[in-house]
Amino acid sequence: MDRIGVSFLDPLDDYELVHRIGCGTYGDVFKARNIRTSELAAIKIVKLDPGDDITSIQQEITMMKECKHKNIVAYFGSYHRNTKLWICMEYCGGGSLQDIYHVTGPLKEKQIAYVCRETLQVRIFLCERQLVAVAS
Ligand SMILES: Nc1ncnc2c1ncn2[C@@H]1O[C@H](COP(=O)(O)OP(=O)(O)OP(=O)(O)O)[C@@H](O)[C@H]1O
Repeated sequence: MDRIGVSFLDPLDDYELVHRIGCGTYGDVFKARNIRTSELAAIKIVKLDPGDDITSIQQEITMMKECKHKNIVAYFGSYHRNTKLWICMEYCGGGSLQDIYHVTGPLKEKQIAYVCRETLQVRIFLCERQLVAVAS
């Protein structure tokens, strides 16, 4: 964990948890607030047991750290404390496309075009990065 810049300090010195937002493959995600700056964050808390294979979670952290793009959730930092890994990132309060669909129904063609363009910008960014990695 040291290798990828994970802190061993207490995350609760930096963040207060607001409430649980959801859960994914690795654990629960909380809305949180940076105590010093008041900036909102989303924090994924992963329970680590001795002997767990942490390769894929390390890859997720490394990937987030490297991907700095306006359309990719920004990485704020990670903490490893008392068998839990806290991954802190930009909070996206607008909900998912599925959430929007449930509220407003199917997107209009112009809205779909917008989402496709923004998503493709990320795709191009990621492809370019891969090409740089291959060449160097
Ligand atoms: N940066 C974020 N801002 C706001 N909500 C988030 C953020 N990241 C995750 N969430 C919420 O937490 C839920 C779980 O996210 P998580 O990334 O753990 O899993 P997932 O992407 O849904 O699935 P998987 O773990 O299989 O990739 C999401 O469905 C979403 O509701």
